[in-house]
Amino acid sequence: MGKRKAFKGKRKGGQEGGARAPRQPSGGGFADIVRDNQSFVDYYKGQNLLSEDEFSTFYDILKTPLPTTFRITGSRKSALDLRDAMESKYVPSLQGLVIDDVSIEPPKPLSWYPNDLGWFFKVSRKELRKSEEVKKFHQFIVSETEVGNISRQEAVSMIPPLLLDVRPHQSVLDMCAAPGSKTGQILEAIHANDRQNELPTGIVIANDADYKRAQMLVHQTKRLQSPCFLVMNHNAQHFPNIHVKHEGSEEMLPLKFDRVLCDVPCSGDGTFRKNEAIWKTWSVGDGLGLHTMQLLILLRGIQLLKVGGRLVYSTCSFNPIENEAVVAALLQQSKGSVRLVDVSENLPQLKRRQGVSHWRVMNKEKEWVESFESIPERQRRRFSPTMFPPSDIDLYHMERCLRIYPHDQDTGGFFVAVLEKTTPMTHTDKLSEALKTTERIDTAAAEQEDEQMLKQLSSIAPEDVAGDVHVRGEDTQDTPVDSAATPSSVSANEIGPENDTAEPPAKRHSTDTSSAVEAKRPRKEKTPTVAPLKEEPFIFLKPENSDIADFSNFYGLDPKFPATSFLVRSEISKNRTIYYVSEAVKNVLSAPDAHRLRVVNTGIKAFVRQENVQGEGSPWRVSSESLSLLEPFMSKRKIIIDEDELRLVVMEVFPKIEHFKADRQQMLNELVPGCAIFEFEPKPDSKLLLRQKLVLPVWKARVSFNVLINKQERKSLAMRLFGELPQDVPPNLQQLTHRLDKVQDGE
Ligand SMILES: C[S@@+](CC[C@H](N)C(=O)[O-])C[C@H]1O[C@@H](n2cnc3c(N)ncnc32)[C@H](O)[C@@H]1O
Repeated sequence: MGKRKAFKGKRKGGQEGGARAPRQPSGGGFADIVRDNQSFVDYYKGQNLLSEDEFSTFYDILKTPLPTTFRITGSRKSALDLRDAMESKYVPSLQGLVIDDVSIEPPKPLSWYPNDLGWFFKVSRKELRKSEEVKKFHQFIVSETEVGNISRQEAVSMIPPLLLDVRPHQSVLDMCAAPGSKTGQILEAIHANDRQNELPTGIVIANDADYKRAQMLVHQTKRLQSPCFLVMNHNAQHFPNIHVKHEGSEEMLPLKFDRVLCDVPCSGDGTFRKNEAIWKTWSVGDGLGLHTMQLLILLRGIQLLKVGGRLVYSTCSFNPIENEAVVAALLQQSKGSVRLVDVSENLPQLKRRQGVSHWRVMNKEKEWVESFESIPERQRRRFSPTMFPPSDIDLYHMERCLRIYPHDQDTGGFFVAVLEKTTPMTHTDKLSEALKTTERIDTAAAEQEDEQMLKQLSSIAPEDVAGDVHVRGEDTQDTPVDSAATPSSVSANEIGPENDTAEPPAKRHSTDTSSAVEAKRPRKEKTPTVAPLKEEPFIFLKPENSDIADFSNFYGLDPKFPATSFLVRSEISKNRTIYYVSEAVKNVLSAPDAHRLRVVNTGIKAFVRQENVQGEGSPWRVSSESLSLLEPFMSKRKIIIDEDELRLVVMEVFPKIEHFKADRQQMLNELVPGCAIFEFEPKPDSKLLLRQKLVLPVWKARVSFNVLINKQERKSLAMRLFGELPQDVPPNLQQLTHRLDKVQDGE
């Protein structure tokens, strides 16, 4: 697992539920930079989004640092266990704490986040150093963050996935997903009702145009261990059609999604409190330069949405050009097939303002432009008519959009629109609908017509506003978009779904470049290509494969478990690691157009081969990544242990068999050396903060065991269950715990 970002305390600046008088921060990690930008003030005052008085409250709070917020992540049961540990152990220890005459507010759940899984904590570094209790809590948060049970995430960034309303077993596309905190929430929703002996059927595709950032998605979601997850690397506005079989038909039709998230690249002026650099760089050109790309991404998202499906469009910008203008243009294009959903009853504790129906466009010379028609012909290429409020805007219920202002509940700024496709809008929608009747439509022609729709839109895009566009790369960690990180292979410029014919672009526009990063530095035309990704291939094993037979026999794997979904990633180091993917992911990887897909990662490690396993043992170690999924289907090599033995296994290094209960010793001695599974079921009266069955992979040697979880996970488990740190692995044995083939009782 990749190392996660450390949890750091931030300085004070208000509290959830209402803004305090802002203070100019000094030190404490909030660098001294000039927090003022006259262009920003002129632009937003001129937009009349807030009254004069309110504007100064809004502007003042933007100058203060953001409180720390985090989310308890992971499977539903383990997240609730961790929440309970926090509420019963740590929060009480921080009650009534006073440091240097200032009372410290204990961490508390965000009032609007369901099941108290979103949290808010305000403590400065100085306070952290001065209090043992705060330090202890901090250590707990750090270790849980390292193993991925806690994820630092800005409060406002948690909103879009909640309003996306993902249900288990749905198909979801997250179009601009990296670094992936929202993807994490989506995956949790997909697995919310997972039951033993049932394989999950949903699918989540997380996509990002930046290859390196797409890889961040793999780390961010690793903890969730989902076989339903694919990471892809495409320009969202060109996201390819994937042809799969649809229910009730043998025809291969483009995959459509129940849910689509378009958390688009934006100017990020809602993140002033966190990304201080924006104070210096913000300019009116930012929103203008991004508008068309945002609209193209949204339109492609709507094309890929099922009829009856839901799409959430979001930005962390206050700018109507990036927000309402994009949504209104889409609604106009949709000719009544798409509507804004009224979510005013959802998340009732969340303070939000309505979207606006009136806004203005300012040019780079800081003059207000009344209408597209009023722009002299020679300057029009800098603008798009879609930047202006359409004449029929009152039809669209723009008030249903959500504007989140920082001074309402001490957060960053955000914009969210929830859209629903109510009737077929695109030609490919009509294809799917035709399946329900005897009508037949030409698939290729329908797809071309959808492409045409995107091309038409891009042809009205402005040409040269993007020269100095500043793009918000992401909104959950502090790493800026690294322009050098965009691989040259991410270079598809053609408008419409990607294809492998090098078709010339309809027209070269600086704003519809292949990624936001490129929007910063528009380049001359280049040949559009969809370069293949240098990733290892995905090779499905045949069900009769001898390795599958070996581990199936060793662990007593239920024949109902789909042996067709095991795959390997390399033909050279063949079958060193065997992965597992869900049926829905397998359908995507087996699609006729799979060769065009830039799949960065998919599948969970199921079995890993250990060398030098002798005798009757199997070389196949079950991976902790897939253990909770596979275990219910296994009938052999499972040993139930009690609470004392769990303590022994978690706290000690290489616990000896002779230290287990007498009746267990015989069972353990009879077990053929190799991988096995310890199971612990908490009793109803157990004092342990554990609701669910715990399954641990172990390696059985001659006279002892070794738990096959990494150091951080062992530490987090020990702290959570027993409130103590586990025994350290002695330096001379550290290597051994990683080299199972050499482990002989730690000798
Ligand atoms: C606002 S961030 C997404 C944050 C993410 N949803 C999360 O919650 O962690 C926007 C992302 O869009 C990516 N991006 C920029 N241009 C893109 C494009 N044309 N298609 C797809 N992704 C793009 C950027 O690399 C960046 O990671």
